[in-house]
Amino acid sequence: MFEGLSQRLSASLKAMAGKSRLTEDNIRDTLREVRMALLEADVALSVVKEFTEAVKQRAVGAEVAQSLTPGQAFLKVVQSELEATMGSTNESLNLNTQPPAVVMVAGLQGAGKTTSVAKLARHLIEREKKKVTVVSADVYRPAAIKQLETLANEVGARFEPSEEHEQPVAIVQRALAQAKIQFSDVLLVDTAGRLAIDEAMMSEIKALHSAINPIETLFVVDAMTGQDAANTANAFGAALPLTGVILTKVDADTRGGAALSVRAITGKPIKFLGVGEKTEALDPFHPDRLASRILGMGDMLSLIEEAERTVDKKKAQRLANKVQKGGRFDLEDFRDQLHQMRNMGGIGSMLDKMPGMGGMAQMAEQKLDTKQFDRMEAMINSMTPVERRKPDLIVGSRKRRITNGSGTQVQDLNRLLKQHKQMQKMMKKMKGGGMKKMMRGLGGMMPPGGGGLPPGGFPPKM
Ligand SMILES: Nc1nc2c(ncn2[C@@H]2O[C@H](COP(=O)(O)OP(=O)(O)OP(=O)(O)O)[C@@H](O)[C@H]2O)c(=O)[nH]1
Repeated sequence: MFEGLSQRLSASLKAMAGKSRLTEDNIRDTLREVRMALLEADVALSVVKEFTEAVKQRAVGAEVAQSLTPGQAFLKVVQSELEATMGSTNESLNLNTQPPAVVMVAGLQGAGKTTSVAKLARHLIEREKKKVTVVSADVYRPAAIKQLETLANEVGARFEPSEEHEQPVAIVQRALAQAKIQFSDVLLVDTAGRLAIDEAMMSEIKALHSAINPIETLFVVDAMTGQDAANTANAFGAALPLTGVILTKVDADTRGGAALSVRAITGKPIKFLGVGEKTEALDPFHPDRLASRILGMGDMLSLIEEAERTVDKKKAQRLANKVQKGGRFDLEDFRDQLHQMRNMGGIGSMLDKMPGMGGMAQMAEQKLDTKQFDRMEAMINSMTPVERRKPDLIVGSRKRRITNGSGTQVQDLNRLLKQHKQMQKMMKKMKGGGMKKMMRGLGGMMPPGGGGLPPGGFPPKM
């Protein structure tokens, strides 16, 4: 995420690190670099100008606290201005109304509306324990209705059916009435997209808006469109009272121009980031954390929150205690670790949030065939509980037929067992207090061994 911008900015700020004082001259040189980095990242010119002016004003003559070097002081100013440009605080969904709270999404074709509705539903169901109904008013593309139905089933939301011959306004009114009868807390409304903003689309969406009076009207926009994202949001905002923005495909955006331009140009807060195609890939937008990430300082808070949300603490504690007492790290434990890592979004997503590791994330994703984790889990599943606890009992043929997302195949257990042995050895070596602290602190989300790749790489090639 935003590696291009992050690398350029970090490089320009490094030049400041060795300076003994913040002077107009050295600030001007660094700011020129920062300005170039932002323009290259496709941040809107007006935003770049405002940003660099604000940094300059604050940095020139800034009192440098004794605990900071001038470079650090300057970085602090840049960080806080980046935060301010993106909106300073996290703005969550406002559902503060008589249920069902209606949330409508709008946007251009292919922006990611349907996927975002499913992601939002999952977010509300899993994290906020809400009862959610979803409906599609996209009568022009029947496949979109089907797509929403499939996703609704996947995330456990109630799906309100709609037909292509119906009027969009009639659909949403019926959905609202049904959501009330079913005691849904939230009704999420997916709308039709168009290739470009046109009259017909705007008047339909305005009619929908007044028919159901949503408490949240979210504009869904593709981050890859850079500063254009802010311009389209502005155009929609002129016709509809938008309450916020969902920026999608941020996982594929190396530049960051949209994230940095939307708030400043539209005045609307970005509320969520879409960070992948799957329904769990939705992050609440925290300007402070993103600023820290853009500056290569990681986002440990999100990582810890993610761990707290997804990691089974009891299991992690049990494993920590077991290892501490010199117990064997068996294949059941190994499977739990694989599982937890997957829940955390995989190694790439974890590295991306660690200070200084952002650049490694993509490389790790490319180098590691993440499907190997699935294969390893399927291989462990193919064993009996006794074999999982005492793999030495597996004698004779070690070839197993396994079935996972990629179909059925025969796999040899040897590589996996060898890898497991290496991990066991490492756990034994690390059974001191450090290990226990790490397992507790990180909730056991890392591969045993503190996240360092074990000899031979992790996961092994299967
Ligand atoms: N990588 C990535 N892909 C995404 C994200 N959000 C959506 N997509 C993909 O973008 C494509 C379009 O998403 P949809 O949800 O169908 O878009 P839509 O806005 O509903 O499209 P229309 O109904 O045609 O207007 C799909 O292939 C999604 O998987 C995201 O955050 N990251």
